[in-house]
Amino acid sequence: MTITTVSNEQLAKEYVDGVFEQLKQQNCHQAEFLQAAEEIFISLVPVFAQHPEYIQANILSRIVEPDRIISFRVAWQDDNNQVQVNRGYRVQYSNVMGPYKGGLRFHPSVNESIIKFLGFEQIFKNALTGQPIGGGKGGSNFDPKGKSDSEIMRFCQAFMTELYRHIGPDVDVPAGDIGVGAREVGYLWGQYKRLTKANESGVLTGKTPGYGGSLARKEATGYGTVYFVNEMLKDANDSFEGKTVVVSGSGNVSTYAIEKAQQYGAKVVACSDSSGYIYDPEGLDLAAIKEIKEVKGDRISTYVNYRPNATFTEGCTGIWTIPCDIALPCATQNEINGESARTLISNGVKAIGEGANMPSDLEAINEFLNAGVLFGPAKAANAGGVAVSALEMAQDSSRVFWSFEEVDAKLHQIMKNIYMDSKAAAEKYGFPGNLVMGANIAGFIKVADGMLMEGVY
Ligand SMILES: NC(=O)c1ccc[n+]([C@@H]2O[C@H](COP(=O)([O-])OP(=O)(O)OC[C@H]3O[C@@H](n4cnc5c(N)ncnc54)[C@H](O)[C@@H]3O)[C@@H](O)[C@H]2O)c1
Repeated sequence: MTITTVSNEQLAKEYVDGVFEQLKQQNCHQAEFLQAAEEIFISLVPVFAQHPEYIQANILSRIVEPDRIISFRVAWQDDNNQVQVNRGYRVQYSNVMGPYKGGLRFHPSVNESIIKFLGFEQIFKNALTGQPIGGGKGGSNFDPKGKSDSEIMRFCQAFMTELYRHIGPDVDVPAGDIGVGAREVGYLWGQYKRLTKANESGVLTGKTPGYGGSLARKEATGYGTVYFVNEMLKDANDSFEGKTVVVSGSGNVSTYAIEKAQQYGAKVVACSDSSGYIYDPEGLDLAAIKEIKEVKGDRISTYVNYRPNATFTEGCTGIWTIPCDIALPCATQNEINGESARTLISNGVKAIGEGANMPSDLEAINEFLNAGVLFGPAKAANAGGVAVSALEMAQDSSRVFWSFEEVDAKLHQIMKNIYMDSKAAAEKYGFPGNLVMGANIAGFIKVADGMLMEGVY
């Protein structure tokens, strides 16, 4: 008689594979959600091998299924008195660590798959910050591009007219994301107050400072990404000083990643928007970019009017062919594929910091890790935005207002802690230097232990 012993690793792999198979069957049309789930699942096998109690409690099947998905009609009138209809979403994923927390995205590509991928990642990102916030995400397929200010206001009011009944400062706290900045948050907040009569400023974050908002929230994600990359570089006895940097996008995250990288002595030579990218070999003029994007709301191509030596090239992926030491993808999901990753590597890139959510696909991540490039995954590297949102909630609930320096110092410390926690988890589970594994594991364990404590539901 032969007795076969199944190792803990095998059992863990079978468990994770089984849950993923079921997930694929139930969500076969949700490519982005499955991609995000697969990246996290793979890194959790060593955790389940060491923690059979998580398998026993079927934590993975439970955590990957949102607490609830709310989807609703948003009808609004455009400037020509035509009635338009969009679809709104709020995915309340997990409130184990605190109220559901995550941004709202207004973009024509928004669908349930995109919101679920973002919401699922948000659970672990938020846990990594060490702040009391759970995971959620929302948005609409509304396209703000080309809309008047009045149309934006009417859309935001219509959106909140349904959303308000599902949120609250201790229940679910939305914020901005692509297409949703301080202006949109202001309109949403005004409508929430009209509907509820309550001045619950902690119900939304990303508000204007002085009106319930926090200083340094606007800068937080971009600055945080650079703080995180700086920790990776410091550990490798290196720094931003004198480095050539490429940043994709030219929105909220990109602008402040460029600002902090420049403050750290780097030369940032390129950035982009959805029409193409600019290359300025002498280093970007950030004041010009802020005027184009924050004041005029214009295309990045107009940058060449400010700087005659700069060039504009149509298309988004070409930006990764520009040789650089550090690349900060800060625009959108899947903007770096395997081919772009190989080009960056052959041009000598030393470090990647993901300011956007899931900007590198799985093939690209593996290329970077195999080539020994320092890789700061989104969940960890862009957690600064939501961390300062949690600080905004803290200020709102205690009716205090901290200085820019106070908030920035707390943000900096949080980013250092996330780096240390991710690094330590990667080492503990046998993957030293792999911050993808480390961030996923460190975030997951915090939530999984909370789930064990709360019992089955
Ligand atoms: N705002 C935050 O605090 C925050 C926090 C964490 C993560 N993120 C993530 O960062 C990314 C950017 O968010 P944001 O808040 O800066 O949004 P934003 O709307 O302010 O800016 C997005 C920018 O990306 C550009 N863009 C869109 N598609 C592009 C493409 N294919 N190629 C190049 N540029 C493209 C847009 O033109 C715009 O300049 C998103 O993935 C978002 O989920 C944002």
